[in-house]
Amino acid sequence: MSPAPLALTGGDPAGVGPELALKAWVARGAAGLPPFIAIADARMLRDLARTLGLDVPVEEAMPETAAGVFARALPVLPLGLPHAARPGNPDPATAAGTIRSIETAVALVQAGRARAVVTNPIAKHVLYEAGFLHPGHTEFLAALAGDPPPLPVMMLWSEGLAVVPVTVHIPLSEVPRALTEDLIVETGRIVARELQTRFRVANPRLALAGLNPHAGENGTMGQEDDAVIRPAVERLLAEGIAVRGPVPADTLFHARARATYDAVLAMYHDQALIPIKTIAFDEAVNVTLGLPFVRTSPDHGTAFDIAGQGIARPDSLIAALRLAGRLTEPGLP
Ligand SMILES: NC(=O)C1=CN([C@@H]2O[C@H](COP(=O)(O)OP(=O)(O)OC[C@H]3O[C@@H](n4cnc5c(N)ncnc54)[C@H](O)[C@@H]3O)[C@@H](O)[C@H]2O)C=CC1
Ligand SMILES: NCC(=O)COP(=O)(O)O
Repeated sequence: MSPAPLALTGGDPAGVGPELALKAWVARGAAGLPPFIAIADARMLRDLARTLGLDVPVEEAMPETAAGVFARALPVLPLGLPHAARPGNPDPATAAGTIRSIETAVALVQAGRARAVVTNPIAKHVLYEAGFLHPGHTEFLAALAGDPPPLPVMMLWSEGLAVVPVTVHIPLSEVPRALTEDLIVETGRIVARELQTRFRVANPRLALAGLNPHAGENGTMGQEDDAVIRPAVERLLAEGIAVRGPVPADTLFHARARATYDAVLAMYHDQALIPIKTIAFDEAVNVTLGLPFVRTSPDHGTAFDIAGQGIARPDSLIAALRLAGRLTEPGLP
């Protein structure tokens, strides 16, 4: 029987996702990618390939036939919903198809018909306009994973740096309230466990960034570092997890500092994502930890400003496909 493919979602059809799927297929041999099946609109992909001058045959397939098709054509599992838009012109009417694509990918993995979920970027605000109730993929995937949903943990990973925002898509003003000792401890446990089991880091070393300047400067520049982060560090240490912090965030990401840990737990979205996107924008991968299946994604968004122009770089999607393959190699949980 053919090996199960990776399930690649369509993402927002007005963004760069469809173009990246075509380019990743073109690069499949050179990049050593495992077979993947796009869950999308085959006609839209064919039209886009023609417009961009990409020599990509598109063939409708089922997960069971995808690996066989993959050598000669991009296998596509039809969505059965409208999922085409003018590049750069997002339309909430496509939201149902975008969501269906994600749901289908998860259902395929849960049924053992695909090995992992790889998502193309969605524009959150477009889905919100159509009534989508989850902040992003991360939380939606957790809801699809089980009831009650597991705590999903966002990790942005590259060869040289891995970062985890403990709080994610919330306004900065809400971060201090959302940042609890329990949330930090549970996030640290999941990161340490999955670095060990999935990423094969024998003894993962975590660094926890401080929230305030100078990690609070002994409580004179904010209370959270001493009142919330330090007790969380002590609890994780008591569980045998190699962790230190709160470390002042401004000196945590230079080259020598990066050699001292395997992942940083950052306290809010941009504290985590600015350093990794600065260092590794084209290579970094967004991985969701804490789920009963593997999900990866490019680190970037829909890039509406360049969609349809043929200039989007597929590197991060290729890295996401490669990492999903690696994290689902036989023998891993
Ligand atoms: N995993 C996901 O689904 C993600 C979705 N988003 C969504 O994307 C939308 C747009 O977000 P932005 O902040 O504008 O970030 P963005 O990553 O879409 O774009 C930022 C800049 O990077 C460039 N860029 C992005 N990907 C590129 C690629 N593959 N090749 C060349 N250049 C590229 C864009 O042209 C733009 O100048 C938002 O609605 C956000 O919700 C953002 C991040 C991740
Ligand atoms: N900024 C990262 C991001 O937006 C990814 O979110 P998600 O859709 O993977 O939850």
